[in-house]
Amino acid sequence: MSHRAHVEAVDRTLKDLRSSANVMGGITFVFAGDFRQTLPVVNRGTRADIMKACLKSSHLWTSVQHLNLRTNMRAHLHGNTHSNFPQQLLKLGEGILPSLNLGTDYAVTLNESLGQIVYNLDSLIDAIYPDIENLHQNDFRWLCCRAIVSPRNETVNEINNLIMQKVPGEVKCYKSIDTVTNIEDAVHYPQEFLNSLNPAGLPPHELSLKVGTPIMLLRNLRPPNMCNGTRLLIKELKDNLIVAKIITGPAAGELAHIPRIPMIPTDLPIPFKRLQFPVKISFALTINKSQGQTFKLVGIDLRKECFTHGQLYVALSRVGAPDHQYILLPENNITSNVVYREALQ
Ligand SMILES: Nc1ncnc2c1ncn2[C@@H]1O[C@H](COP(=O)(O)OP(=O)(O)OP(=O)(O)O)[C@@H](O)[C@H]1O
Repeated sequence: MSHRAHVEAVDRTLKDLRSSANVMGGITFVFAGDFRQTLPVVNRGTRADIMKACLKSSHLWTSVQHLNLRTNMRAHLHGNTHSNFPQQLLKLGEGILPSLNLGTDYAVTLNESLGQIVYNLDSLIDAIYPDIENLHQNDFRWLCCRAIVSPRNETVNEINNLIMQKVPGEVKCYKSIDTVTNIEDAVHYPQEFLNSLNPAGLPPHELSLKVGTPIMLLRNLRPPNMCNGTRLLIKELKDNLIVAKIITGPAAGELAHIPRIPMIPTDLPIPFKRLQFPVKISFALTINKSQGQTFKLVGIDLRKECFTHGQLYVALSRVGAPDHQYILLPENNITSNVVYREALQ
């Protein structure tokens, strides 16, 4: 979801361009969104910070007329024989799905009406990526319609590494060049220290890839075809270039060339620059990255629980039917469903 500052910037720009004091310069502006989904990300932000970044906290919100969409098209397109599924999802998103009284508002018990429950990671991987040893025999469409999602980057990396080991083929390792942005800091931060940093949203210092595996872009390279979040399938690994087939978005099926680029992390106190391919392996991705995507088969790893508003709702609503999603849960089937009620009022 967009930060309210972005929308306010568009408002000011349109007022300037049209020399008008009216909201959005007098133009009808259509927003599409669902406040049950994850809200803008605020690094190390509190609940109040997140709510402040939300469009609902903007002065523009009072000028917005609300129209409600009533059909879950993802479920509808699926033939939706499980008519209860869309209603269950809405209840979960609003935090009114019956939950056990465990002393917290957030505990919820998941059952087969929302997905097939599994209790170990191997079963989850086998359900989503069966016969992964023969991955190369599959068409790119086989890969683009499935994914494993999880709330945290560390779990996503663990799953990606596990699946990578099972895929046949030679590993090519690309090492990044890390430098401090201010040369005077060079004495304080040795090269090895910079290499050891692994901030979210940045590729690792040692990026290990194999031909035939799916990757995700971490930066906008050539919108609208190659954006942050676009998934691609590696075709060739050259020394200074990755050749890959785009598998999601408007240019699915096209070949793309990815160069190394300099990237500066925004949420670290140490200003440094990493020269690396802006990609990471994407058998698994975070729930936040999966928002907006539609899959035919999804695995949801909830060994580490959801920690912010809307994550569980987004994870469980990527497919159109519960028999197309597998949920990895602790044995009591209880997990956390964080809902900020103030975002829904
Ligand atoms: N009117 C429609 N007719 C046919 N298919 C539709 C229609 N609206 C949406 N879809 C399909 O439903 C799926 C979900 O649509 P879309 O991604 O636009 O929804 P969304 O609200 O952005 O989803 P989310 O925010 O949950 O990711 C897509 O596969 C899309 O092609």
